[in-house]
Amino acid sequence: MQITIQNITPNFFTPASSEVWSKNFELLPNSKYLIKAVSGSGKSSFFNFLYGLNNRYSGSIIFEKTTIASFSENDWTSLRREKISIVFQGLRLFPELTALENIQLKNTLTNHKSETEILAMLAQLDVDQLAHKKAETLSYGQQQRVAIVRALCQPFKILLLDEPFSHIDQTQITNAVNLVSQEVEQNKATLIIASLGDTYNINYTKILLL
Ligand SMILES: Nc1ncnc2c1ncn2[C@@H]1O[C@H](COP(=O)(O)OP(=O)(O)OP(=O)(O)O)[C@@H](O)[C@H]1O
Repeated sequence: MQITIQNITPNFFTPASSEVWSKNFELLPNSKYLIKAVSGSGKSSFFNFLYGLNNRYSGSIIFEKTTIASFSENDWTSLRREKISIVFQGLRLFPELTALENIQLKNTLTNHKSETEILAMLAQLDVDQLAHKKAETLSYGQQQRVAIVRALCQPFKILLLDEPFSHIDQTQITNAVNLVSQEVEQNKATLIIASLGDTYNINYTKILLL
C-alpha cells in the first residue's frame, strides 16, 4: 500500500529539522524503510500517527488515495485486522496470557496461520519452548520475539516495527530479520522499522533520518 506523507508536524511538541517532519515523500509497496531516530525525536509519535492512535498533527498522511484523517473507528478496526500490523516499542502483550494465547488472540481474527505454522515461526526465533508460558514470565528479548511473531499472524500491507530487536542477540536478530523479510515479501508489503542506530543488515529502499 502506498503511503504519501504531506508536510506532517506534530502539534504537541516542536520537532527538530529531519527527513520526516515537514517533508513530502512516499513510502512504496514492496519496499523497506528505516527511520533512524535520535531518542525523543518522535519516532513512536510518527508510528502512532500511521497506526491511527494519534491524530494530533498538521499535514496529511494518505493511504493509496485516501487521507487517513477521514477513517472512522470501524475503518481503523478493519485496517488493523487486515492491512496494517505493528510491533510497539512497549510490545503490549497481555501479561497473564501465554505466548501462544497472545498470538492466537490476533491470529484467530483472520485465521491467517495454522498453529503448526505459528509454532514453526516461534521455533525459527528459538522461543517455541516458551509457547505455553505466561508472557509476564518471559525476558524482554523473548517477549520481543513473541510480539514479532504475533505481528506476522495477520495479513498486512504495512508492517511497522518500533525498535523491534533492541533486546535480541545477533543470531536471533538475523533469524528475525529473515522471518520478517520473508513475510513482508509474501504480503508485498511496506516495511517501516524505527531504530536508534542499528540498521540490522537489511537492504533498505531508503533510510530516513528523524
Ligand atoms: N501525549 C503526549 N503529550 C505531550 N508530549 C508528548 C506526548 N507523547 C510524546 N510527547 C513528546 O513528544 C516527543 C516525542 O516523543 P516520542 O515518544 O514520539 O519519541 P521517540 O523518538 O519515540 O522517543 P524514544 O526513542 O525515547 O522512545 C517527546 O518530546 C515527548 O516528550
